[in-house]
Amino acid sequence: MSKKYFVIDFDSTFTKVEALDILCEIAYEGQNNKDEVAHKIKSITDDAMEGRLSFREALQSRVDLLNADKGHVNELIKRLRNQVSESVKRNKQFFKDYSSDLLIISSGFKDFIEPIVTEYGIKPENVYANTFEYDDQGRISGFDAQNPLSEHEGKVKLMKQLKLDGDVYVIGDGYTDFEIRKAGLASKFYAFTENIERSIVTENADHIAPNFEEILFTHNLPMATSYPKNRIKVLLLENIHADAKAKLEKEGYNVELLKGALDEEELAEKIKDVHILGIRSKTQLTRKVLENANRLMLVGAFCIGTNQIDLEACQEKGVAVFNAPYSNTRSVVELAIGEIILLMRNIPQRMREMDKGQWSKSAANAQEVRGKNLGIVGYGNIGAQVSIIAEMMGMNVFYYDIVEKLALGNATKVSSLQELLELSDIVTLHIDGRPENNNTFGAQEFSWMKEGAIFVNLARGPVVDIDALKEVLDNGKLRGAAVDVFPVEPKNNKEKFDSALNETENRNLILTPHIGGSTEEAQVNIADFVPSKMIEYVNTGSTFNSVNFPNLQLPQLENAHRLLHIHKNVSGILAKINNVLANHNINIVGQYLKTNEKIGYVITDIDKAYGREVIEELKAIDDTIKFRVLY
Ligand SMILES: NC(=O)c1ccc[n+]([C@@H]2O[C@H](COP(=O)([O-])OP(=O)(O)OC[C@H]3O[C@@H](n4cnc5c(N)ncnc54)[C@H](O)[C@@H]3O)[C@@H](O)[C@H]2O)c1
Ligand SMILES: O=C(O)[C@H](O)COP(=O)(O)O
Repeated sequence: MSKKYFVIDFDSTFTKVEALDILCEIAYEGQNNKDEVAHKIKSITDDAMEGRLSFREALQSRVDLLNADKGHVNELIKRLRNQVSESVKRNKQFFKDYSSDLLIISSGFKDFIEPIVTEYGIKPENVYANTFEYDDQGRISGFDAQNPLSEHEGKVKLMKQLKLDGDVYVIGDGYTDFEIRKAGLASKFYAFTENIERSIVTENADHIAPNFEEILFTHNLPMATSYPKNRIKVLLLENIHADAKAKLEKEGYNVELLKGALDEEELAEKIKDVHILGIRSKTQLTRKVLENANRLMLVGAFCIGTNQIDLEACQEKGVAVFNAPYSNTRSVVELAIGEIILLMRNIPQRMREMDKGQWSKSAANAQEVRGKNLGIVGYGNIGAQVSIIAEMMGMNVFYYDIVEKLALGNATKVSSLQELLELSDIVTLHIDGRPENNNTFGAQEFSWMKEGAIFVNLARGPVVDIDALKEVLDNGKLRGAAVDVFPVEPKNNKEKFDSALNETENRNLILTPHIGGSTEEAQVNIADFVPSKMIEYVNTGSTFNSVNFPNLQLPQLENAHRLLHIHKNVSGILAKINNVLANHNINIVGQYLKTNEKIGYVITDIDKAYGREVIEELKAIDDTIKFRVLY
């Protein structure tokens, strides 16, 4: 096998910055024309990097403008130490172990490059760069003009002189790096985009590398993380707040954000190469879709409800599901309270009349909420908050829940739905969307309600029989209603909304397009919360608060490799895992196991030394669903 050489650029590749820009900042510190000179230097650098200006001209102009001395260069070295690219820092061990295969070839200056790169194990004799010339006072007066790197196409000239015997891979952010490949002196050019992305460079690249792991991964070389994060593909649907995309991109993932939901067929196609899926309430994540989701690790519901997800099929596939159980609850509560007040005053009807120019000033049938009986069905996170606020407004609060829930404030628990409905002036629904809750409210339940009562549903559409609701609104049994959720909802804002409720004669009706949780605050909160759970699961395997996985909160991984084993909940798996490890004399430094009815989740932290065959044996254990290694 021929030897591999990696030729690495320095400015904006090994380090995050262009060193001469920083040198200028240092040399002009405190001077009025600092920004002007910095701007000039930066645009000269860009012109050279993008091939618009010959390198010699660019170098000469920048050195002339710099007006720097040795002291400034020393300060630059100090600052550059903190500006090494993140993925270079992470992979320091690789740079040390493979130092004889690595060359730094830069059109910058050895004076500051060598002290930085040698700290990462690069050999001084493998650093090729220009050198400054100084005058008697230590001021930079020029550069060594004999060095090919000071010339136009200098990197190509140098590479010709070096005559490297092996496969050469060039890694850089600039056009001058690509020139080596263009001249036929390298097998591949990697456009390194961790710090800057220049289209002229990426367009010409054989491979775009957002970090060093991407390069090491393609060469099957050891790297700092178990998988290049840029290869983790995230699909966010349903107009999830842009903060979520930003947060996941900051982590290094490759994120696609779509405005609407996708139907089953579209999603089944799209999901094939997706590792992480983010949805809201509209997307139906069915068993059929999951059949194609062979790379899927986790799903984030950027909302509370998870009834749109086949949680069992996810478990069977080893896909962890997370949601945002609290982030939008306050928004729903505020809307419920607001709607109750509006309906008690017949405001929806009055607004419709005003739109038509009709003035109906009257107190008839308009009431305060104070002193009225509020019946809350489902006393969970939302129901309980409604209870507190309603009580603060002077309402008498009653609630019914299928599980034992502590009454907050002076709220009264009642023991049946019928009892609750018979005594409430206003009924508000806050139950979850589990399948057994479909049609919880039908003709019978409406018949139990008081004459002239008000009904609010901000929970889930299928929970209410819409035709039965229309009937009691039309016949005047109910005085008004607010409905935010529907059994069938449009997939996006372009699709038409169609519901029997549009036909009701009762105009004291508020219909809203499932916006109970749609406030800026809620969406920003969710866009922070769910990506955090996603990142935590990817980085540590932690499933704390997952809605379908055994909940394990795991410590950060330090100096160990973590084996994450998801399996069907059958007996003996832990023993089998430990047998494999014992047979290979692998020391376990920590182990965690949790199961639920269907699956088991074993996390094993081990010493680093182990062979590929260990992984294969662990994967081959019967009833394994998914297995991954984390480091
Ligand atoms: N409209 C919106 O935009 C919007 C926003 C957020 C949440 N929601 C929906 O609101 C509902 C409540 O959310 P949450 O965060 O309070 O959920 P939660 O899980 O905290 O509370 C639900 C409560 O309902 C109870 N419950 C379930 N079935 C019941 C039944 N048949 N009868 C009586 N009680 C029953 C549960 O025991 C639980 O206490 C969910 O359906 C959620 O999807 C809608
Ligand atoms: O489950 C929820 O949180 C609500 O139904 C909100 O859903 P949405 O994110 O689709 O608005």
